[in-house]
Amino acid sequence: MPDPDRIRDALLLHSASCIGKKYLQQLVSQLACLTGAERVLLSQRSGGPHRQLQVLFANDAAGGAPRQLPCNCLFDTRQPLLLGRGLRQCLPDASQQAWQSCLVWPLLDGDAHCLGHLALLDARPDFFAPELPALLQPFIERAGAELEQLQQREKQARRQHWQLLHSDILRQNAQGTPLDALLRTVVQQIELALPEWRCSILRLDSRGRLQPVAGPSLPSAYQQRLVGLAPGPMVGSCGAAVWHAKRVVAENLQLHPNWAPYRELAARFELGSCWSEPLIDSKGTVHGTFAVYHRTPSAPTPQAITILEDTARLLALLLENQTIHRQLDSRSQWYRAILQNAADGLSIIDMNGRFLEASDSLCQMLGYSLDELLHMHLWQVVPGSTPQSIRQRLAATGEDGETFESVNRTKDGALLEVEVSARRLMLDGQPVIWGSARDISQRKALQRILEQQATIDALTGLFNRPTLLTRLETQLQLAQVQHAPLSVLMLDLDHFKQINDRYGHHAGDLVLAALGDALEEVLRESDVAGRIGGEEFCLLLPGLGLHEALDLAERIIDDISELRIQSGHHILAITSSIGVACLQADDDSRTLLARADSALYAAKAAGRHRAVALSADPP
Ligand SMILES: Nc1nc2c(ncn2[C@@H]2O[C@H](COP(=O)(O)OP(=O)(O)OP(=O)(O)O)[C@@H](O)[C@H]2O)c(=O)[nH]1
Repeated sequence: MPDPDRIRDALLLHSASCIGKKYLQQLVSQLACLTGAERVLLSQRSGGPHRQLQVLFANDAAGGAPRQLPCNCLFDTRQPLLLGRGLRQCLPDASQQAWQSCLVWPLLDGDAHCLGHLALLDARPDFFAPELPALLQPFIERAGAELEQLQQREKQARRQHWQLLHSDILRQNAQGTPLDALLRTVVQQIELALPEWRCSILRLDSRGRLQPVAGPSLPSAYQQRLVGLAPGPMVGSCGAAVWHAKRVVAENLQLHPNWAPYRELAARFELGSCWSEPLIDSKGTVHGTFAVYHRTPSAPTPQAITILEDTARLLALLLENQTIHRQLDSRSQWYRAILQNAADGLSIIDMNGRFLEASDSLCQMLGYSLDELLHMHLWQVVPGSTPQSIRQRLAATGEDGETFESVNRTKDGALLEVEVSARRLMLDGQPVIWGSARDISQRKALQRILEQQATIDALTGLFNRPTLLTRLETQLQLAQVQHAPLSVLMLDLDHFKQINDRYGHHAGDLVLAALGDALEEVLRESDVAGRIGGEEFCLLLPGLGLHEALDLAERIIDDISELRIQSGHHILAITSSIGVACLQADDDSRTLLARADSALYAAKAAGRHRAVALSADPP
């Protein structure tokens, strides 16, 4: 062996300027060349469960790697080792060569953890100079640092690889790639990176049974046996992982108690171990399992556990996404069904009054297409409103909702009476107004007819008796509060019976209708006219005193006497009598009407076709 000092100088010359892999490679080849050792190995401790020795660089192709042994069985992981002879037993080389000289250094990281070894081996006894370890120590330390860097970079590259895979899968998920295809891709990619892994994904169905969804390298006959598996505390790895919502690791399927009923199955399909990770989503729901099988009994390394956990998290996210999408789909189908089938016009309006959504019925009601409506604002369909008034109205709409009547203008300009229910909601974090409009035009028209029927005398178009009496009470109160005059005329046709008798009841009706028209013409807006008996009428004249009322009564008498009413071939003429009374301080409706009635009686008694005013009750 050359002089150790020369070895150090040559190493400084040839390898010190290299870095990384190159440094380690150079170191191995230079040491072989300079020391003349038959074999130089640079190994690292593999990440595997038994920390096997993995040769990274060797000076010859054979490598001389005792691959199946944990490296700490071979070398000390802390101290350099200089062995002279007798290595045959403890270093069973592939070639079974008797290494008589062996010089081994552990390669340590910054925390003095052993990452691997550098070994010089030679068949000749006492081949290495005793001062060589101390002399090479600086190179060995540098080799440790370089190996640490190398391993860090590899670890980082692996992490990046998984991150890329995950983000690619999530991107595909967002783009709508079918879930089954995505699950298969995940498994394929993992098996590509870790060829000894045989992965499987089981999913819980709606009955709570497990169903295989991906497992490309597992025998299909084995997967068939998993169909419909019910989870349980001792059901293999996957059934138990789902049951406990916890990882279940069976390193040796022939020994693990959960696998007792399935040992024969595991042996038949060459399954040595099974590590199963439950797929638990963000809400804690278990969707299934991600499991990794090995042909031989194996325990997961910390790195394998990280991959298991990360993959399970990704798969749970995919499954949760699908569940959410399904729920959203069914909800949006439900909403669409409501929007399409609702009888009322439904809409969602933003706080500026813009239509965000509208039901088919609202489109039909207003005569616009959905597309047209979604480009419109509420003020375009509410006559008399402005953008500002609509915004104010919407801002005042609360979460409890309100119901009110309104009018909408349709596309062809028609006005619709609507009953609106409105309520403020939050949609995508924004306040919006949910509105429901019911077309009540027909109901309102009917209501108006009924109201009219209840208040109006059908024959004359004047108020009926109850309405007139109610109005009288109101007018009376107003006059008393305002200290304003109020007069009442009581009008009765003269000898009306004769018209009926001579020309028939229909002729009498025509006369009454004509009288109604005549009275409406002569009266002011504020006056109130009603038919309170067969041919008896009452007029309320707010603001008129007794004399003015008498004047008006006489004008009415004249107007009526000038009426000519055609009934068949006959032209009918009539006269009337009127009693006039004016509100006095101690009057109520009853005394006022009674006085007007007395005045009418007096007019009849005096020969009819005249008006008589009574300023005080007759004695
Ligand atoms: N055609 C028609 N006649 C009615 C109606 N209501 C009441 N009458 C008639 O009105 C007439 C009232 O007759 P009377 O009370 O004797 O009064 P009159 O004939 O007008 O005589 P004086 O009032 O005393 O001038 C009766 O013949 C009733 O049948 C109606 O709705 N239509």
